[in-house]
Amino acid sequence: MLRWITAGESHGPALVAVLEGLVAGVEITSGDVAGHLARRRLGHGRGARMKFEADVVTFLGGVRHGLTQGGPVAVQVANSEWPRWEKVMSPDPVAEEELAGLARSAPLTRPRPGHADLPGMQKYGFDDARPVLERASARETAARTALGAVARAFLRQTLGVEVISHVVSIGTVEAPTGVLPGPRDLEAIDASPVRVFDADASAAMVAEVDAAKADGDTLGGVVEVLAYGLPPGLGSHVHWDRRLDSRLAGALMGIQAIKGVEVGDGFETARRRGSKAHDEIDRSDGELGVSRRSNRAGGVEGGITNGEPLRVRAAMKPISTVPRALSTVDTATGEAAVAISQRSDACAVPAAGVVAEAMVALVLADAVLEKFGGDSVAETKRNAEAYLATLKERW
Ligand SMILES: Cc1cc2nc3c(=O)[nH]c(=O)nc-3n(C[C@H](O)[C@H](O)[C@H](O)COP(=O)(O)O)c2cc1C
Ligand SMILES: C=C(O[C@@H]1CC(C(=O)O)=C[C@@H](OP(=O)(O)O)[C@H]1O)C(=O)O
Repeated sequence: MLRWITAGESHGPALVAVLEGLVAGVEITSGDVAGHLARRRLGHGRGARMKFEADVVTFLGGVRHGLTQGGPVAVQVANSEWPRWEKVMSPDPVAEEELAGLARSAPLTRPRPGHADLPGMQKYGFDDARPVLERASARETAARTALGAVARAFLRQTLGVEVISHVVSIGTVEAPTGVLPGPRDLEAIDASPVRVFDADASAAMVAEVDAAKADGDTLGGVVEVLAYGLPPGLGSHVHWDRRLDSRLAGALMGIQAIKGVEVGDGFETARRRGSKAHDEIDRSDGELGVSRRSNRAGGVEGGITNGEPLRVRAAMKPISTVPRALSTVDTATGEAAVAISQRSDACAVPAAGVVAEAMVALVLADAVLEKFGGDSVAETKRNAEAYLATLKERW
């Protein structure tokens, strides 16, 4: 079983993340992780922070000379701005006089509709939204992206699996559907300011983000994650929490601001008749003797991968720190007020795609270990190859 956990605040010294249960022998360097963190920082519509954030990566455990050792992998992602926050976010007590003059030390009492501010203050008994937003912040997704980089290295090195993503829509602007991008297209997708393969759609989305920003507004959208090279048989139909679709949905929903998940054609499938909703099975001259005429299911049936590319989508709501601030109540006075409006992204949909890739990679790595086991890359690979050979013989 693969387990992962993160800790750290948005303006604390660093984020840390631990991945437990991974095999030995996965080739990974801090440079590989830094590459994925750099992808996450990009995207038209991101705020000022992403321009100076360096996301400095340090492995603190589990990796030696570029190889995992079988123990928990611990990784730190530093917060570049820490020196400016050292007092306000100090883990040790700081004298009140020292905090008094600092801009960021005043309690935040005008909770933003849509952010975690108010429910977090109510739940934990805070008079200040600061401790809530510090942990609710999607800064935390840098830590998950770091672990995702390790998970995708494991997937590639054991099974040749590649996980990619692209932006499907921003606001009401949609990318053309039809041909799905493949692993080789990822570089071109990453080169688009909104992580869209189609140049016209990319330009239209950039214009949409600019227009929302000019209006003091924010945007959400939809991202799609695709995983290529998965064998049939990951996940299981036998119990709700072993279903791969259930695990993917939970992992994607666990990303800040994700409000909907679709597997395959998802909600569109509900509008179709059965004759147009499923993927008919055919004889094939490929590696396995059977294949599908379509992939509406997105590569999962009965909570089990069926050998087709995995296709999942996540819908992100618009950023809740809206510059033309929304109405709220000042929790200190009980009076009507306008919500906090601080430095923020106008649109972070492209970044959410990179985070979604990481979550999918982690869930898939867990499912691969569950199916094939092993304590080293070589052993997992050998087990997977034996299973695939049996499948080929039988099918
Ligand atoms: C990559 C990414 C960047 C985000 N950036 C911001 C931001 O700059 N400002 C903001 O208010 N919310 C931002 N969010 C969303 C909030 O973190 C999120 O809405 C908040 O934690 C409340 O959680 P919920 O939307 O899931 O209910 C971002 C989300 C993601 C995935
Ligand atoms: C720091 C990141 O995103 C942050 C997510 C975020 C939020 O409320 O979720 C609010 C902003 O924080 P700040 O006010 O410090 O700029 C974003 O920049 C990041 O993605 O690394």
